[in-house]
Amino acid sequence: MTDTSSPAVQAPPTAEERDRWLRKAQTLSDALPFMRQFAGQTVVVKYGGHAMGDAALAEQFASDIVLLNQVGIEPVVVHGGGPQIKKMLERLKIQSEFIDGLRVTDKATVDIVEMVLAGSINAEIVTAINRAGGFAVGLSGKDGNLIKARKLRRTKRDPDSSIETVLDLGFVGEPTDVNTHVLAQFEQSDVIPVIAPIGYGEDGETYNINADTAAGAVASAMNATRLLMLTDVPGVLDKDKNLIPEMTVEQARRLMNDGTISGGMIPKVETCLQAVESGVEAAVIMDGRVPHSVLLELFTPHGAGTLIRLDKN
Ligand SMILES: Nc1ncnc2c1ncn2[C@@H]1O[C@H](COP(=O)(O)OP(=O)(O)O)[C@@H](O)[C@H]1O
Ligand SMILES: CC(=O)N[C@@H](CCC(=O)OP(=O)(O)O)C(=O)O
Repeated sequence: MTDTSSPAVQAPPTAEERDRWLRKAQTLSDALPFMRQFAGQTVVVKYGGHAMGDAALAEQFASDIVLLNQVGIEPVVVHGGGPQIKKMLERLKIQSEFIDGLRVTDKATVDIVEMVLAGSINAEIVTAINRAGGFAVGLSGKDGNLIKARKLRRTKRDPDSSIETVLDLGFVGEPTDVNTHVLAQFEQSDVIPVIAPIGYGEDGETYNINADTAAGAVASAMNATRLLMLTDVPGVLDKDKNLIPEMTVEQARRLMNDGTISGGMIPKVETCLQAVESGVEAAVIMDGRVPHSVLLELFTPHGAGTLIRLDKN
């Protein structure tokens, strides 16, 4: 049947609107070489608890992850949730202390950590990605034997006596094996894995793994092209608090030795170093609170944050 209704009368675009659309089209076109560079490659994105705070940003993050998948990249999300765990432990009046940036985790704490990470936060991220048009699947490191872990052994040396003491962090785990077979099922598909940093032990223990460490282990095992660490600072800052856009493994070691890199940044940088030393092309520490930071990093020539690679060539 012929459509006899009159066509909707549309006002022609103003010069300003046309300019805006042209700029958008140009941005897309400029991104093409980067999309081609990363197509078919695995990009592991560590989504830190501090980077998750804001609802609008969380929506943008989810839609950026869907976009990566849409242009043929294989995104794998590994998330944290430190601030959210803190809140729940406070509500339950369970004390928690940190040693070297790691939460000392007794049995009661590991149950809460698992509930918060593999339960609520994981489901929130999966829902956000699916609402943005993707197909996310939530996994804990226990699913499909994804992350095997053992008790982390930490020692502390007394600077005066040089005596070394073993620190007991309880159920804090270090990954010993990542089952790539499980993640390989999602490659070349539209399914996006979202992983909570919980490990399983040989004897059925549950381990609390620092999310940076878990993301690094996944990136290395998957031979990822990029490991993106989303945090709440612009990247690694120098002594004058200026952002260091790029550094080699050697430079990073120097900055850790001279104290420029300290606190929570140490395990983050160490994870990046381990990742690039085990074959990940580059790792980036960047501000997850900047809108579309993942797209800026991957699809623009200037990137975002601090890029760490083996050497500058
Ligand atoms: N050189 C440095 N550049 C940037 N941040 C640094 C540096 N040295 C120490 N930091 C600290 O590291 C923190 C990031 O680590 P952390 O709080 O553990 O992040 P997340 O919770 O996202 O894993 C920053 O907020 C900052 O206080
Ligand atoms: C052992 C250890 O410290 N585990 C972390 C796991 C969550 C995490 O790392 O979250 P962020 O990335 O948001 O900091 C914790 O219990 O807080």
